[in-house]
Amino acid sequence: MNIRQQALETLLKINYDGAYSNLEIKKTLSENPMKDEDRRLFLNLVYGCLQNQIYLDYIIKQHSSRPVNKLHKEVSEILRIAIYQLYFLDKIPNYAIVNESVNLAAAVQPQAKGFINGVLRNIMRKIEKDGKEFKFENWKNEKEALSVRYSVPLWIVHKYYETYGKLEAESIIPLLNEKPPFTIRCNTLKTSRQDLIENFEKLGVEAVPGTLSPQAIQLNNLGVFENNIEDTFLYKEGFFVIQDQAALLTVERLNPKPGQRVLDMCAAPGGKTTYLSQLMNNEGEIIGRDIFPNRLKLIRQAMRRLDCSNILLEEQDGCEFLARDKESFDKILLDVPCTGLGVIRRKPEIKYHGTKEGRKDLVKIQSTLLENAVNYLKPGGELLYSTCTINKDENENQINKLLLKFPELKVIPDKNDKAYTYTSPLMDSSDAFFMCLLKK
Ligand SMILES: C[S@@+](CC[C@H](N)C(=O)[O-])C[C@H]1O[C@@H](n2cnc3c(N)ncnc32)[C@H](O)[C@@H]1O
Repeated sequence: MNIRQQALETLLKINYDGAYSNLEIKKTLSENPMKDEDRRLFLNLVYGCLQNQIYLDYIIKQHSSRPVNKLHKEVSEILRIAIYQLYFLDKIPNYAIVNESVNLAAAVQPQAKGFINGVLRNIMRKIEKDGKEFKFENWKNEKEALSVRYSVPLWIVHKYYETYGKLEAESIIPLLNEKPPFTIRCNTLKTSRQDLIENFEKLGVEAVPGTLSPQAIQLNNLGVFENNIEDTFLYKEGFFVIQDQAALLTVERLNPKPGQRVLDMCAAPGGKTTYLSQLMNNEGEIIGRDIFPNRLKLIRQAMRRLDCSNILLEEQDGCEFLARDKESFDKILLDVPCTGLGVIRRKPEIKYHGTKEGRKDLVKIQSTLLENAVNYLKPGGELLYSTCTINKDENENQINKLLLKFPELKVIPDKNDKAYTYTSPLMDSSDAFFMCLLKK
């Protein structure tokens, strides 16, 4: 199978079978070893098409007699892959892109060859005439223009405006299609940030301290380690965890101390649980819970690799209250399942998946988890609530409801004196997280 067909198969699984891009891409790459250059093209096509899907469909709509949603799924994906290359890649000549696409159609949807050829030739002519620039000035509504150009559904554009305000939202939205930096957390149970930076430099990888967390490092130019950092001895020895800076901030905000009893209610895959353990220097007790046993296995593996010895794992639905744990924890981390609108850079399909109903259900689960967390907290204890979304219904609106129900709770403001902390790609390229610290 050639690279474009490989990309087509992967996109079909993500867009029509609900597969997660990161897992599906990993699976394809492990089952089909590729040369470096082919792997780069494959990744570029899959991520490029997902990131720009609304824009690509808008272009199809301008040049096709049939609407995109009436096209056969293979046909629309072949068109998206071709148009992505025509608009976003420079090295492949346009005629070669069209020929490759028609050949791909011949292999999977032969009756659509002529249609695909016709649409792509119309688009090529349009590019020759008008260029590839998106003309914002032709749009009356700035939110609609941003939605199409950066392929962010309009309802999500509205959420970014609501949460960050016009100026910041307009700066953040274009960044949602950028590749996030490769960020790691130094595991100080085994090494120091300075030593780790020097070790990476010996491997020829530029390592720069992150500016948001004292344990964060950004790795630039991974070079030969681009796709196999987990094979390095630095990883196998447990010197670091791959983790975004915003995730580190949540744990640092909770600030667990050695000797405390700490609960992590939604712990898998354990990035934050193991950081709790690191900050507690393995002293005290952490209970890490998750509803999915297969995901708990990931924490167990991480604990072994990182030398975290004070974590007890339990399979548990956090929506069910365990009476034996009432008011028994000093600190609780509640990093809930959420819509993930703050990590679109990593999982672009998040923009298109999900329903209103599904989002309402999530809000209910989060509320129940929050109420249980408060009841698990000792008087005087602290609860850190976090999400990787920018939807207020999952964030400050949840906290406001909780404060009405538990008037004994106090919000502890952050270092900027804000009750609610939002990170964003404008802060050292971090993910967009929400966090709020509450004291009982
Ligand atoms: C945002 S992720 C947690 C990420 C984790 N804190 C980390 O940093 O690695 C949310 C987790 O909640 C778990 N989860 C979903 N519903 C749950 C429930 N009712 N009770 C407990 N865990 C749940 C999911 O399996 C998922 O692992």
